[in-house]
Amino acid sequence: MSPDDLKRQAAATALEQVRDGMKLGLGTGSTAKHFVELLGAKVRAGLNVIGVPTSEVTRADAERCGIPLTTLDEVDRLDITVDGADEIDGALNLVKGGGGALLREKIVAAASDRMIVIADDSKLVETLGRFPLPIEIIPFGLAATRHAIEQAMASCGISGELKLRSGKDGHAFVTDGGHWIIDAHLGRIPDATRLAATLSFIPGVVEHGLFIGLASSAVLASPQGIRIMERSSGRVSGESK
Ligand SMILES: O=C(CO)[C@H](O)[C@H](O)COP(=O)(O)O
Repeated sequence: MSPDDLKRQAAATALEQVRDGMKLGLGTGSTAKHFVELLGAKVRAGLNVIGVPTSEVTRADAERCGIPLTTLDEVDRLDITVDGADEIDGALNLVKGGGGALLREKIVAAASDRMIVIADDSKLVETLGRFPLPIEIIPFGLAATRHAIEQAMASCGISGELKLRSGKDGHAFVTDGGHWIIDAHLGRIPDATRLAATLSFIPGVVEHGLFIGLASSAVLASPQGIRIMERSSGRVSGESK
């Protein structure tokens, strides 16, 4: 079974949670794209839902699939957001933003009653940080913001190379919000909650890819089957399907 088959299986399992009339956050990335496609098929078969896309790429995909869309200007709460992740730890904390959509993804997830993460099980890690942590910044004051990020990391006892993300044209990658991304190559983030709070204090940082306490469950697909991790009363438990 290919990694893409596993992503689609995870997406199909999350789709089982969708009910008629729901307002849905639509994630970004190759796994979330499977969810959008499968949801689109259900919509064309008569399912009545409305979606809020987390990126312009997902907006285009959802429109192509015939999913009715709205915005968080028009609705203030969503029932479920389904999105992928770059890393997931045992406490359901995440690293996201590999696709550059972390800001809208976090706003949409935070406005949702539930966030279901879908992934192949290679995304499950013991400690976050092997995947470079995306940090969305304002272009103004790049050197000063970079320095502040280094200081923030040092205060959490970690260090690593900070690389400004490039786009396909070789220039700085520009997010849907008009910002840049610094990828922090840390290797290991022993205290993700502390780093998340520390980064949030930096004026030039718009958002970072640490999603702490936002995911309600994760659907992880492997060749052995589907594993579901669920947060309930602050504790995370696992179950195989
Ligand atoms: O955070 C994201 C985009 O900003 C994606 O969810 C993350 O990068 C995972 O993508 P994929 O499903 O392609 O592995």
